[in-house]
Amino acid sequence: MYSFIVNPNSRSGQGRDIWNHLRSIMESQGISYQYFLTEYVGHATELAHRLSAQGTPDNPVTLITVGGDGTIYEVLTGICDPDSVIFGYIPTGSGNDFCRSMGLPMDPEKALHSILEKARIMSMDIPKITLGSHAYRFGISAGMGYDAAVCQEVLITSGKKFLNRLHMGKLVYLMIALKQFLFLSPASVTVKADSQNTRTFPKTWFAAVMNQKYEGGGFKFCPDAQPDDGLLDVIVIEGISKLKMLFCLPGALFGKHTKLHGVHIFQCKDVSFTSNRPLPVHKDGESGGIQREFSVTIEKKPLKIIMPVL
Ligand SMILES: Nc1ncnc2c1ncn2[C@@H]1O[C@H](COP(=O)(O)OP(=O)(O)OP(=O)(O)O)[C@@H](O)[C@H]1O
Repeated sequence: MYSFIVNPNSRSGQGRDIWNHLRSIMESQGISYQYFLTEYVGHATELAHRLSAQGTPDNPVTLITVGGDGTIYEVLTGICDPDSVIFGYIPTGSGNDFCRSMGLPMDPEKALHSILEKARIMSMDIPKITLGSHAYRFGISAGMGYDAAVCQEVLITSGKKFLNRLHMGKLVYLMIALKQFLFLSPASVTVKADSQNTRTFPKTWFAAVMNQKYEGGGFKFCPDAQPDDGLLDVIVIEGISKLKMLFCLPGALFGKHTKLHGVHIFQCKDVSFTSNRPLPVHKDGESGGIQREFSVTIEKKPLKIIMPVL
């Protein structure tokens, strides 16, 4: 039996129509499934908690997330024991960095067929971010500074819904990214990796911890990131002028920024960031508030995820 957690609000409400279409396919094939529509922020976490508690390592629950990257983050955070779950994902969001990085089908119908086929299972590291007294899991990335400021403004903008309807959702990101860029000022960020190597970057534009290659709707910030290597990939962009940043970012769409002056990329097993002033923080594109510090580790147990045929 498949258990689906569906965010009908994803892609500005188109998630509901996509889900209804997928349901009709499963009905026609006599597939046994149950589904739960999320009704509010944080609901996917509660549902994942309840459903995953019904699985065991010998008899895991097949838990399928239907939504955007933010719904993945909520579901991962709710899972009780990763050993008791087999995770599947059908994209109905607008960013789709998880699919892009993992090599999953972008088309929801193809993703459903791939899940029903269950051709291959792979293990994925689950990073965990600690913000104050709370911890959350994420699938793609968490960050502080410019990328988080863009995510936070996109979340509250009304234009996203309208442009998503016109299939121009990316334009919102671009417009907000340009606006935030104009008002951006750097901060001093101290990064401590593997609890020992500490370095302060006095003029940081942003810092991100990546489990995947892509974030921000297609920026290949950490081209060497592998979701199953037991390592976090960290990128810090600092000490360059705004003009250089402007050239750096388009290059990052193709992963061609890594050798530029001011771009620091390294791998570690745990990392913490402390800024000299509060900065916006995100986890998988969802707001982590305005914070001076956060840390990330990797959960001991990986997640089993359904993959398409090689
Ligand atoms: N019924 C609902 N009404 C309003 N918000 C919801 C509902 N269900 C879930 N959410 C919220 O939607 C957000 C996640 O959206 P999601 O990332 O899945 O889609 P998206 O924003 O369209 O895609 P992407 O992140 O890929 O751009 C989360 O903040 C989640 O809590």
